[in-house]
Amino acid sequence: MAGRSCRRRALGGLIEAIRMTTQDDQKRAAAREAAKLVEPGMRLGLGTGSTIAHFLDALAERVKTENIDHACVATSVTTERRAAELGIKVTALDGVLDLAVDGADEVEFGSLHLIKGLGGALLREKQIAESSHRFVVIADQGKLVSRLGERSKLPVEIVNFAVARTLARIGELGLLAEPRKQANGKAFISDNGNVIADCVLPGRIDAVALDRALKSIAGVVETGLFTAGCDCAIIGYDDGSTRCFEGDVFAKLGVSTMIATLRALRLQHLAHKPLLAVMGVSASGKSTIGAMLAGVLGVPFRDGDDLHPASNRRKMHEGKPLDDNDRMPWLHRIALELRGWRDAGSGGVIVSSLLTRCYRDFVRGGSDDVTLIHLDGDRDLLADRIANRHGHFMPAKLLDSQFATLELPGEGENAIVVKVDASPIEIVRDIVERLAARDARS
Ligand SMILES: Nc1ncnc2c1ncn2[C@@H]1O[C@H](COP(=O)(O)OP(=O)(O)O)[C@@H](O)[C@H]1O
Ligand SMILES: O=C(O)[C@H](O)[C@@H](O)[C@H](O)[C@H](O)COP(=O)(O)O
Repeated sequence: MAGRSCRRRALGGLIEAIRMTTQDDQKRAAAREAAKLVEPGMRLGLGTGSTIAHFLDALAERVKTENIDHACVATSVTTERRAAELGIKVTALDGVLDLAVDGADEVEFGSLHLIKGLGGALLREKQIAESSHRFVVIADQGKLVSRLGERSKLPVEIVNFAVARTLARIGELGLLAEPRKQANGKAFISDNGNVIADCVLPGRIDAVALDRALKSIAGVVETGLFTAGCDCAIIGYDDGSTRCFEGDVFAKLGVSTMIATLRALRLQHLAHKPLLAVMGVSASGKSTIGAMLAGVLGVPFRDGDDLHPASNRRKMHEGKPLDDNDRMPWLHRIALELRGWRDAGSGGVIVSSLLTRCYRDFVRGGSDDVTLIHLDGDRDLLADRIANRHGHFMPAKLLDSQFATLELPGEGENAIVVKVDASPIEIVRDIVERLAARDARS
């Protein structure tokens, strides 16, 4: 009898070992895919967990074989130590990062909302995700869920003071919260000296609302709900393949958190959904500010560059400059987009350099209901932003030629001009206030 149960146990262990290996392979495959996104000179954010351990190995291999110049910020003491052992340079978080890569405990299908924090590193992980232009999640297929809370508890970081009271307040939201313990029974304390409450979620949740409700409780430091989405989630599958799940445009442009901050400010409501064309030279912030405006006003967003016909894209890809004849079908598409929004009454934000009056007249298509938002920046400031922008090649000479082409919006152009030396949040606030003031006057 004993022999048989022993064999069964051994067999169970073997099956488990095979399963673990498979899951580990999935993590490794996703990690190796993410390591390909690293480019020389990038400032990187490094997550925490066993999937990230594979990413660190793959990154170290690239750093060693390709001598890649890099600077990394770690989300935990564990990651920092491991990175140092592997010869990866780790520094403190200061300014923006180009790319952050992290694991997750759950990835919600469709929204790419995440639950994170089973390793206790959620606070720094969120800070680093928020500070990065691109946030890429890597995970095995077991992490993909149709609703958050399906498999995992929600970790919430709370201060190590009046813990019972904070847990009771969390309980009032319908969550069953328990302080995390280590294997030896002692309280688990995070790298930041806080307690982690693991919470059972009550069925389907509104992740954004729950995150906000939890953070309204004094004593809650941060939650493991990551609702800003991500640039993409790379998922490793049991057949050895990986698949990439792309995030929405706001996550891809890294503006979701700023939109959430602006929404929390409850800016003035506009009487009408506006039609906005955000214009300016390269790196003046058109994509960033345009997407934030669309997000905060709840109107559709379109990057004019995505509307180029295939023939133009081919030409640009070959490094040939577009002439005015090439540009006409493209401007026509922008005009069509604006007309569609006008007819639907949906409002909308389009971003395009629109440097000349003639181009702007074309896209308005004879209507006077398009408001131009001209992002006005000094050459040196923009040259500096271009130099710091990864993945965009734009020689300073081209910036000078754009300034030479630029015709400032003039008479009858219905333009709002904003200087771009403030933060994106301040700029968007200013624009919305000016739109609201104009609405009130009309
Ligand atoms: N107000 C701002 N302050 C600081 N950085 C900004 C601001 N607006 C944009 N950026 C950054 O400058 C770079 C260029 O912005 P982007 O929106 O891509 O410009 P454009 O679409 O006009 O080329 C990006 O790295 C972006 O994050
Ligand atoms: O420390 C944390 O809080 C964790 O990093 C967590 O957010 C992590 O991303 C997952 O636990 C994934 O872990 P695995 O990669 O080990 O599955």
